[in-house]
Amino acid sequence: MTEKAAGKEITKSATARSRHIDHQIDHDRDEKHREVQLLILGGGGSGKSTFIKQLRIHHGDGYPVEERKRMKYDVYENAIDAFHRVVKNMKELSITLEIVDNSKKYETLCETYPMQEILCVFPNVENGNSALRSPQLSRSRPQPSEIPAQLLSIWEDAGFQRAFNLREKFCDPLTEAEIYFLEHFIRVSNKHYIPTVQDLLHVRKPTVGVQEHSFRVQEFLFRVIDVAGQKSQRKKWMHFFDGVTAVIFFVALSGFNEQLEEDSTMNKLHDSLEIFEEVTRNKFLLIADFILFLNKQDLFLQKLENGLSIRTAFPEFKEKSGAVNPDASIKYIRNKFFATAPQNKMIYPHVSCAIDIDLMKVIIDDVLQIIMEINLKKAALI
Ligand SMILES: Nc1nc2c(ncn2[C@@H]2O[C@H](COP(=O)(O)OP(=O)(O)OP(=O)(O)O)[C@@H](O)[C@H]2O)c(=O)[nH]1
Ligand SMILES: [Mg+2]
Repeated sequence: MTEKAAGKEITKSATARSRHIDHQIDHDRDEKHREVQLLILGGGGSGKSTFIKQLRIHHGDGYPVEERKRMKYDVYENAIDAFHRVVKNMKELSITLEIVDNSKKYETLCETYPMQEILCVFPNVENGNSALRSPQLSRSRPQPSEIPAQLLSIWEDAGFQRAFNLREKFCDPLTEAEIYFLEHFIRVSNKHYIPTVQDLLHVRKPTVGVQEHSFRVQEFLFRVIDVAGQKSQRKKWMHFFDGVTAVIFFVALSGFNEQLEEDSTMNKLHDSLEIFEEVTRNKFLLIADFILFLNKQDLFLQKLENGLSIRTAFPEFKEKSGAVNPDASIKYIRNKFFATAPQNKMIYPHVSCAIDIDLMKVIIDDVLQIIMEINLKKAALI
């Protein structure tokens, strides 16, 4: 090859290499533009993790049966907590179990199987692999296989039922998950029980630390960060502010007459407003748009139907013509949130019930569409 021809060859391959690099850069940029970072914030128990479960139902693996089987321990934990809480409240309401044998059963269960141990033996009920076989345990304890049946007879006891029906009066109230799993205890206590997707949506298991989940929707990759909402955990949130496309902020509408679990002097809605103000004004989230989920609409409507009013949290709120009006009440709360954010902040509100699969499908499709548009808009600015 002549020197000239060799020079031409080198130039050709350099051009090809440069083209390849350009393609790679374009490809990487496109990938980056199709990667969406979502941060889910909000107070403890407002519904953040339940929203992630819905994403998994509609855009993930939908919880295959093996996964649901594993998650039944969370159900048992909620159910057993519920038994303990009802019995504790029964004492304060001076209600006793009507069948003497049931009182004895419950005492023996509590004495011989402290909470954590009941959880350990429950899983073994199905395969008969009894924890009782370990030598250090007393022979007088009921067999693990008997525990669900024993709890079932306590659940069916007229005294327990009377107390359960008076749960509105409990000093230490049952959580929504506890009510749900007691109401479904006949099914839950069956030895062949496998949680349904609806059961999983009802489980209450506070998030510990921060969890990241990924979902592919069309050509977009959503990286979703779920945080723990309790006060003591909130300092960790800011480590995830950088590079966020949008924040999804959860508020439990039904919290208008509830106090924080971790601070009984703080109203849940007031607390949500304070956090919302802080995060919408945080300098690392200045360009992040916000999607506001006014969640637990079902519980909120139930409370209003029972004659409660958001005036508990906002005494200045005036009910038109004196009657409780759900739409006006939700609008008032929504406007409170709008008013605490900076004026130029984009906020997309949604009223939701995170345990409702069909409703959440529609809302999630809508929200993801908004987020993809936000992402493309931001990408165009870079
Ligand atoms: N009835 C009803 N229950 C809901 C709704 N959203 C969530 N829940 C229930 O509320 C409880 C708490 O929900 P989570 O999603 O765990 O709350 P979270 O915001 O992740 O809470 P932390 O992890 O503690 O910050 C669970 O038992 C859910 O089933 C809703 O819209 N309606
Ligand atoms: Mg959570």
